[in-house]
Amino acid sequence: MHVGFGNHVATEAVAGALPVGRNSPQKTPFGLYAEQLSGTAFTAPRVHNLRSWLYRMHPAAMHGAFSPYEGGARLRSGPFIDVPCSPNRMRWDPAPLPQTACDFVDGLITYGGNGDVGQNDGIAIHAYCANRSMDRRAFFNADGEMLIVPQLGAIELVTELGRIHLEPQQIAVVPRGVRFRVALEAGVARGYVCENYGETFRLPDLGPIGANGLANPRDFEIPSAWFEDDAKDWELIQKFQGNLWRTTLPHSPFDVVAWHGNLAPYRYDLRRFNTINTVSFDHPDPSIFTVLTSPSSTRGTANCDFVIFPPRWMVAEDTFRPPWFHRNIMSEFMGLIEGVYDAKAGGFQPGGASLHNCMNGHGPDHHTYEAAIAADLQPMKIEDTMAFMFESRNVIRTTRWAAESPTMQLDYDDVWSGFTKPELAI
Ligand SMILES: O=C(O)Cc1cc(O)ccc1O
Ligand SMILES: [Fe+2]
Repeated sequence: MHVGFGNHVATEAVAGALPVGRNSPQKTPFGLYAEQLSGTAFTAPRVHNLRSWLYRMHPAAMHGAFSPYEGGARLRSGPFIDVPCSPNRMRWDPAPLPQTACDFVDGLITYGGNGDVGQNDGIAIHAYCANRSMDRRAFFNADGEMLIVPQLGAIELVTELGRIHLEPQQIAVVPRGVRFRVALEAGVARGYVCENYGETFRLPDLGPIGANGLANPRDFEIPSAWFEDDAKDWELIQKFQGNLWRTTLPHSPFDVVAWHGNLAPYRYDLRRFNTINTVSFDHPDPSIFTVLTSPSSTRGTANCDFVIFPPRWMVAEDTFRPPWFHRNIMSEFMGLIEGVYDAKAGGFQPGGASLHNCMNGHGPDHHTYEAAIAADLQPMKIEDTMAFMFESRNVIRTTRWAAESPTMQLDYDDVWSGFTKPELAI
């Protein structure tokens, strides 16, 4: 395990497997195949350039043609034009756990997204619901990186660059193109995925906060090289321009003996987030809770911000402490990993989701509002909770599944009903 967001790592599972002093010597150690994996254009500015060199037992190029893969029936990609885009606020009960055998790839269900896989812009938001490990099956996503947010059940991400144990309250990002499989560590696994077609996630600038705070770079963990040497048949599935394709390999794709570079999967434990908030008054904008951001071409306006609502002290004086009523040009998809979210007294459940799109009013539900304006404002700690938001500059357009799912709460608007008119003394 190595630490540090975006760090350049050098790691070998067998001593001496990494070439010294060059990337591609004429004769590599042990005759391993040297291969570059580029996550940005060769010519991207150095500060953004992402690439790793892999030393493996078979070149990744050694495979037959891909043919269409029939599974993944509920996986969708941008442009999202399945159904007319509704302005309505939406909320869903937890995504249904599978009734039949289903692994991570087949268990991806798309809520919606924006942008276009073909334009390297936008996001897709999925749930994953699985009850079995990917068995001699690996997956890679040519359309974007995948931010994985487990909600139920620990999993292991076995990737070309090493293995990552991942449990609820932790997140991982698997870069575009990296082959991986998901092994379940419990009988069932559920979580959320933000598939990012746009610029890769990075740490937000801190501005006046200073050099430290929010998600600290040191807390991002990168796996060490790990490989397996087997000669069994493996199915390799890729997502390419919105569709799944499959081929067969006569060996494990996890045969990278050593690698170095700065393009790698990484893990972050949300419990390490250094939460910054008001110690005076007013509820700050939730951007103060940004863990990772994928910038867009408009400065300061994210293709996607990944924001969390972790346990924290509430001390604001003379303040309506929960999230306020608001309308936002950005669109907000929320999920709940654990506990209760402070804007919603009920109905928003762990494993569930909500969507508040561009300019559509939302905020505290009626019960939360009444409780907050009556509260005795002692310092109090919000505990045992972890909600998150994928916030995007473009409208998050739902899929047909999301729009028609029985998990959709058809009475969601009612949480904002019954607010009485103040009597003005005039
Ligand atoms: O809508 C939401 O619940 C997310 C949110 C939280 C917050 O603290 C302020 C604004 C906001 O959009
Ligand atoms: Fe909001």
